[in-house]
Formats: sequence, C-alpha cells, structure tokens
Amino acid sequence: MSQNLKSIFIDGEAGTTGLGIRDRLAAVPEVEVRSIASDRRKDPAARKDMMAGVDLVVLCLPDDAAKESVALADELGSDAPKIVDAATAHRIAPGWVYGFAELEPGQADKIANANRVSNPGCYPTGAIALLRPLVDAGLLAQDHPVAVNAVSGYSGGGKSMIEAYEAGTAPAFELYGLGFQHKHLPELQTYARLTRRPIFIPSVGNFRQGMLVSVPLHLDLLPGKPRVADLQAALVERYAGSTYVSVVPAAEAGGKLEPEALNDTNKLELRVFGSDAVGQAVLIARLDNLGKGASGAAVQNIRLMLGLAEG
Ligand SMILES: NC(=O)C1=CN([C@@H]2O[C@H](COP(=O)(O)OP(=O)(O)OC[C@H]3O[C@@H](n4cnc5c(N)ncnc54)[C@H](OP(=O)(O)O)[C@@H]3O)[C@@H](O)[C@H]2O)C=CC1
Ligand SMILES: CC(=O)N[C@@H](CCC(=O)OP(=O)(O)O)C(=O)O
Repeated sequence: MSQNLKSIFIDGEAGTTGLGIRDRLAAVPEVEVRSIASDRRKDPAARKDMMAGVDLVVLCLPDDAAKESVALADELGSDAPKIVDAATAHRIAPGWVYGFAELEPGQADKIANANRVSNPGCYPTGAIALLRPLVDAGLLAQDHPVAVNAVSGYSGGGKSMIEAYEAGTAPAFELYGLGFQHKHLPELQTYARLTRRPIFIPSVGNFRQGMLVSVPLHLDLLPGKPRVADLQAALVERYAGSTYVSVVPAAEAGGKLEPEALNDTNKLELRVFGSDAVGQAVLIARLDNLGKGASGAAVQNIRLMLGLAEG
C-alpha cells in the first residue's frame, strides 16, 4: 500500500449504508478501506484499535452504537480520526458540522475544515434543499405552516425492512410517521430555519431505492405573494454551479414524477410545479435515498474532509 493513501474505517461496513459507501470508495484511488474481521466487528476494543490507525472513520450504525463509537474516539484524544456519522445521533449536536455541502455558501468549506461531520438524513436532504433558499430569500416566512410529504424506497429502512419487502411480507405502500415524532424533524426544522415545527408525513413503497419529497404551497399565503417563477428563480440562484444539485424546469416532467430516475447517483433534482392562475405550487425533490440521501453524500463529505478532488 502506498504511504500516500488516506485510510478509512467503515464502522458498520456490513449494513446497507456501509456497503454503499464501501462500493463508492472502491472507485476512489486515493483511499484504502481497512476492515475488522467479521467476528470482531462489534467488539469495542477492536473498533477503538482500528480508529487509532486511520485518517477517517465513517459510522454506519444504529444511533446508540454510533454514540458508543464517538465515545471510543474521544478516548483517543489527539489520535482520534476525523468522523463522518451517517446515523441521526449528531445531526444537530454542538461541535458537529451538518454534511449538506450545498446548504448555503461556505458550507462545503466548513465540512472541509471539520473533524466531525454528521451526514444528513435522506428526507431532510430533499426538504432542506427546497425550503432553505426560499426562507433565505424572504419568500417563505420562518413561521409558515409547512407540510412535507415524501415517499422512499424500502432500502431506507435498512436490513430489516429490506428483508421484509423481499420476503413479500410488507405492504405495497404505507404511510408512517403519523405520531408527528419522526427522527428527521429536528434537523429538517433547524437547517431549513423554520421556527414553526413542520408537519412531516413520510411513506414507503414496494421499490428498493429512490425518493420524492414534496412541499405544497398556497402562493397568496407567502410574503409578497410571489409567482411560481419567483420560487424557481430563488432555487436556481442558490444552486447555480452546483455539481450535484440541479433545478429542472417542471414542464419537462409532463405533470408526473417517479422516484427512481436518480438511483445509483449522488444527484438531487429540484422542481417547482405551479400555477399562477390558481395560486398554488408544489416543490419536489428527487434523489436516491442511498445516494445523495446516504452513501453518496457521505463520500462527498469524505472527499471534502480528506482534501480530495470532487468525484
Ligand atoms: N438506509 C438508508 O437509506 C439510510 C440509513 N442511514 C443511517 O445509517 C445507519 C445505518 O443504517 P443502515 O445501513 O440502513 O442499517 P443496517 O441495519 O442495514 O446496518 C447497520 C449495521 O450496523 C451493524 N451494527 C449494529 N450494531 C453494531 C455495533 N454495536 N457495532 C458494530 N456494528 C454494529 C449491523 O450489524 P448486523 O449486520 O449484525 O445487523 C449492521 O451491519 C443508521 O443510523 C441509519 O439511520 C442514513 C441514511 C440513509
Ligand atoms: C423508509 C424508512 O424507514 N426510512 C427511514 C429513514 C432512512 C434513514 O435511515 O434515515 P437516516 O438518514 O436518518 O438514517 C425512516 O423513516 O426512519
């Protein structure tokens, strides 16, 4: 192995997100992925030893295990590696940088200079990408009563949900999050800069991966009563020059949108469907929940943190 390679340990390498990151990193020649023998992969001592010898660790674990890994890294003091946490545990935690590079100007630099980066949730990636530019532009009041509806492929539920769908024991389609406590609400509200808690209703369908996130709006309830083109222009301005986020004319979709078109990419497409005649719009984000919603974003963050060129 070359001395110049950056070393990475994926804690949770055998899981859905971990495997996705490993596959993507296989195409990055500047890094080597180091692994623990399968029978010791949950052993805290083995994980700590591994962390002591690498440049960066990616946590692809349930929240409690991710917190345990961070505590192990803390015990290493100045020998601790950089951390990207793909779990929900540290998304609004002090001392962590939110790993959505396109959040606002300067966010990619913050990620590049951070030791601890929390990879965003799949649904918030779409919702924040749609909402934050409108809030920043004054087109959406921070206390606007926002509703976010979304559908995900079943891989979003990790190994257990994948097994249930592939065994044919899961429903064809299901709404969930109906207790108003979905784990993504805190980061969604925080990074969209909303002061009023949004209503968030996710759903899961019988397809493996892919995602749509939508936000309906009544234009006459927005500050200054904007037209559909004003919403579109605010998104275009925010993401001009972005490699992975694009604002696509809604007319191209012919009034329909399916969730799987960006699978196996790190892309995020944003559209504003609307009618000035009826004063209504719906903002829609399309992404791969395993791509820009998880492993793709993680590798984008890893590249930034290790000073590697964009992939
Ligand atoms: N699936 C998705 O679309 C996304 C998931 N995430 C997040 O990534 C994290 C992982 O999710 P996902 O990949 O879906 O989950 P999976 O259930 O597919 O994988 C989790 C992995 O972690 C392993 N694991 C559990 N406990 C420990 C432990 N104490 N030490 C070491 N390894 C452990 C599991 O081992 P075993 O194989 O034995 O079960 C499994 O391999 C979660 O926090 C999730 O919220 C983030 C974005 C999207
Ligand atoms: C379909 C499904 O169950 N999706 C998961 C979200 C995916 C995920 O794991 O979200 P993180 O990015 O926060 O880890 C859920 O709603 O809990």
